[in-house]
Amino acid sequence: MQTYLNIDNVVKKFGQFTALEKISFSIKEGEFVCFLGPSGCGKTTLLRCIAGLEAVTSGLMVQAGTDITHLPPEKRDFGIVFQSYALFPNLTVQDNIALGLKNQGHSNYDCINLVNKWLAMVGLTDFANQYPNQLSGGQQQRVALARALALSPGLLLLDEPLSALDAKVRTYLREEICRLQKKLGITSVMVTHDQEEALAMADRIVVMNQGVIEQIGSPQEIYEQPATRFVANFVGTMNFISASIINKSFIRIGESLLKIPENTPIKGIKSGLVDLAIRPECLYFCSESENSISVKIQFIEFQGAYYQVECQLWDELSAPSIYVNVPVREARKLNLKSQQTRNLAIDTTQIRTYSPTYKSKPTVVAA
Ligand SMILES: Nc1ncnc2c1ncn2[C@@H]1O[C@H](COP(=O)(O)OP(=O)(O)OP(=O)(O)O)[C@@H](O)[C@H]1O
Repeated sequence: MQTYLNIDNVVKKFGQFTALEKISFSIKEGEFVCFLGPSGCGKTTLLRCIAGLEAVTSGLMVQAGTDITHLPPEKRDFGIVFQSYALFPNLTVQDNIALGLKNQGHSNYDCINLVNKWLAMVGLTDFANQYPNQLSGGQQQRVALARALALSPGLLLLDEPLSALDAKVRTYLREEICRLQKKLGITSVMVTHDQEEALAMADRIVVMNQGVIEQIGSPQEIYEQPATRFVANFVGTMNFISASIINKSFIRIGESLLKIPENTPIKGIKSGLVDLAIRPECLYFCSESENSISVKIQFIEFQGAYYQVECQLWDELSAPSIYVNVPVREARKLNLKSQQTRNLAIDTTQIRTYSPTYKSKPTVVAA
């Protein structure tokens, strides 16, 4: 696949404040890329720079071989969908979609055909004559999507398009957007602060923090091989457990000595104190004899498909909590109870290590 959009050393300053610091990456034709990060990390600013709604301070942006860095928005080739739908309230659904087509110079006949085609694409044929305030939020966003796509842009920009919708509609619409995006093969960029959304929708995720890129990768790479401690903490739930590496074969957690197999991803650290990062689904309650650590169960929370069990190291009750996800069927067999002392095995092939620079509570994400 060819590169469609190239962002090279883009800097954006607002006065003395640097919102984007030397951002560089490229997007391939037909790719769906999500900008993911906490509030204020610069993801919307980056999207607005691509759209020409913000002027970059320095750097270069090339779209389909054309230098767009200093082009005004109307000279750029993109369609955009905003969180707030931004439909014209005084125009019907079909007129909202037709407006841009008329401005592009399409005949009335073409406009009617294109409007009908796009209404069918987003499943709103029966709503052509309704006004935006007669539609649900999800339906309004589908109109906004149809309006953006009807102009046949080379690039689709989505600025938190699902944030204003309730959970069920959000899940439905994210599948709709992915289906349409793949069907049309349109290169797309979506801004979101919702890591679940990014993991579910993106071909690649650009994780941002304080104006810089922390990691770019597929959802699996981001989740399974977080490049930095920030990514490990921000995406999904992650436990950070203090440990000391004794040698290539053993680590100590509290009073327990754990054998680690060869090729464990404990990279570059030969000995000393580390924080082991391990996902809640990579910890298992087991019998005492196994290679395990002893923990005390603090809370058990039902999450639908699994129980989230909050534990603490038995010999270090002041240490940060360790969260374990136990599938419901497994939990029934284990008969887990609060205040029990139990043994936890760690899938040592799934651990990563970070230097113990600070102690952080894992980010717990509701199911
Ligand atoms: N027009 C502006 N003038 C001054 N500062 C701005 C302006 N627009 C954005 N900023 C600042 O730039 C930083 C990045 O903002 P941006 O809106 O890109 O963040 P974000 O990651 O999209 O967050 P959110 O999800 O909250 O929108 C923030 O600190 C913000 O206050």
